[in-house]
Amino acid sequence: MKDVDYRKIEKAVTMILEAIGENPEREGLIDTPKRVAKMYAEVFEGLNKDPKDYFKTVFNENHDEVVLVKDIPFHSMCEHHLVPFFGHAHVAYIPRDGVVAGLSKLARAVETTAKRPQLQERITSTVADAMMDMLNPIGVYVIIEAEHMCMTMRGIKKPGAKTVTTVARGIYEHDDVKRAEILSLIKMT
Ligand SMILES: Nc1nc2c(ncn2[C@@H]2O[C@H](COP(=O)(O)OP(=O)(O)OP(=O)(O)O)[C@@H](O)[C@H]2O)c(=O)[nH]1
Ligand SMILES: [Zn+2]
Repeated sequence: MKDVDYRKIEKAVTMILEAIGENPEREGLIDTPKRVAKMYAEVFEGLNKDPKDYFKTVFNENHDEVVLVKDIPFHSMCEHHLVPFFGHAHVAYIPRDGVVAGLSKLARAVETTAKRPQLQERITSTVADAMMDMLNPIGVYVIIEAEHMCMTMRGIKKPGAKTVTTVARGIYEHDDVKRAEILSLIKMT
């Protein structure tokens, strides 16, 4: 994967500042192109990573019921407007034959996948599919709730509106009871 071209971002940000009628030379803005380049390198660092890699190391533990990591906070950037969307992900799976992943890896997969120009639906399915491919579990259920700044600070302007996306794989695709179990576990404090 290509490294981030800091110089190109700096030039582009200078052009945007000029285009909106600002003076990129004034004191407050002089370092802004550099700062923005650094920020983009950070918020898009997931482009250089594959969430599947986090599931290369697995453990063997005799656990054949749900594992749920809930309330994982994340930030991403909507690919249509390049403004943030942010919220929480809940990632559940049922291991097959005792193949379990480190708990932090579920959160790492969300984090890495979010750090790209994204759609909420794609984060949800990418995390679910990475786990299906690498762990071959009985099922995976991923739920993401997020607020999109492109619906808050511009356009339709509906602050507080939440988007919820779910992706069910394996047993969760057709087992309403198992899905309901996850929903009730998420509600538990
Ligand atoms: N499905 C989906 N849509 C998103 C996501 N993030 C932003 N959007 C939407 O992307 C759409 C882009 O629509 P366009 O009509 O091309 O752009 P626009 O004129 O800026 O749209 P408005 O936001 O309605 O003003 C908007 O409806 C956004 O709400 C996302 O994660 N998933
Ligand atoms: Zn948007």
